[in-house]
Amino acid sequence: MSRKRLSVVVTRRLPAAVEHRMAELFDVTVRDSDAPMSRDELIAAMQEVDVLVPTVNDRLDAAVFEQAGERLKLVANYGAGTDHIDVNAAHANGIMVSNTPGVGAEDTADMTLALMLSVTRRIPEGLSVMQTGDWDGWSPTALLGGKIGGRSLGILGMGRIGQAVARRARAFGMQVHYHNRNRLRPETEADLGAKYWSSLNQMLAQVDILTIHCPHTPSTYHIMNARRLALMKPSAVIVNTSRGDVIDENALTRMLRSGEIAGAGLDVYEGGAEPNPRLRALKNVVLLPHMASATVEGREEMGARVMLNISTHADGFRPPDMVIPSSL
Ligand SMILES: NC(=O)c1ccc[n+]([C@@H]2O[C@H](COP(=O)([O-])OP(=O)(O)OC[C@H]3O[C@@H](n4cnc5c(N)ncnc54)[C@H](O)[C@@H]3O)[C@@H](O)[C@H]2O)c1
Ligand SMILES: O=C(O)[C@H](O)CO
Repeated sequence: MSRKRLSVVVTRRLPAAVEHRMAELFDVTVRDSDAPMSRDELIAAMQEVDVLVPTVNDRLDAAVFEQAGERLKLVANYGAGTDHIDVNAAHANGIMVSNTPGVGAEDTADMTLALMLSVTRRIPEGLSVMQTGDWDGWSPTALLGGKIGGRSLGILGMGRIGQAVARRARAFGMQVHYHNRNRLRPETEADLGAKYWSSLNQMLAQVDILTIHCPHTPSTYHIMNARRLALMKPSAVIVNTSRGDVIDENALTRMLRSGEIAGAGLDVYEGGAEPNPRLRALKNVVLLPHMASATVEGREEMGARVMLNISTHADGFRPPDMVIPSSL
């Protein structure tokens, strides 16, 4: 029996290899733009199709789902994080949501270490000196950073990415601490050489570097608020490659300016938007444009997972990466 050919709308351009394969499998329309859809375009796209493939830039809230057409049964997100999608509202309207968990974990962990090293070893300042031609040759006192070997790393959110970061941190000789909603199995903890803290506040006071890998949910919104930031050592560095909303960005900016926090390496910003302009002006921060999982291989693999989720749905089964609504 031949499988029903589903109609699929992709909200913006994907890597060519992914678009090509999608066109072989589905009746696909890829919006011919690399800018996110407007709200009206999004609602219009959701009227006529079986499957929508959005990205982190598309805000799919309850009002949008209420206007979706009868045919729409799957939102197959191109990405791991789903905080831009009201999964409960999708479910209430009979629409499943899937994502691409784990695909970008190793790449995101690599970039997390890159941010850690960039801040502690002052790589952007070194780059800048070379670009401006201001280098006067090797000096015993120039551009001295801090070691990461021997330092303690706190991981907030010890899932796929947190664990990939822990493995790398151990190889760099760091002591790994973590706080997670659930404690890991003892054998996993032993493999990672990671010390569990049931109290996030207590862990924060101990660590030299904090890296955040929990998702953005109602319970993690501003989990690093001013009060928690103040528990950290003034010499501490914060790295965030999860979602910007887990940190109170204004409080962080203020404390980076006052020296209450020594430095930050950020890939993501509050509301998924541009960083606070005062953050850009600081020397002790390294800011990246949400590129922690941006590898050619990773993006193609994300596409393959999206297609697997859609194909499994087309065959009448639940997509393997279905996101379970918290309302269930
Ligand atoms: N910057 C990027 O390009 C990029 C790439 C991939 C993922 N991400 C982000 O990283 C996030 C994490 O990805 P992952 O694959 O590791 O997810 P995951 O689900 O494997 O791990 C998340 C962990 O956070 C824990 N957690 C949830 N709520 C918590 C809380 N309140 N307190 C403590 N721990 C809590 C969970 O128990 C889980 O262990 C994604 O949700 C996404 O937003 C960003
Ligand atoms: O969550 C992810 O996979 C990336 O941040 C892109 O959405």
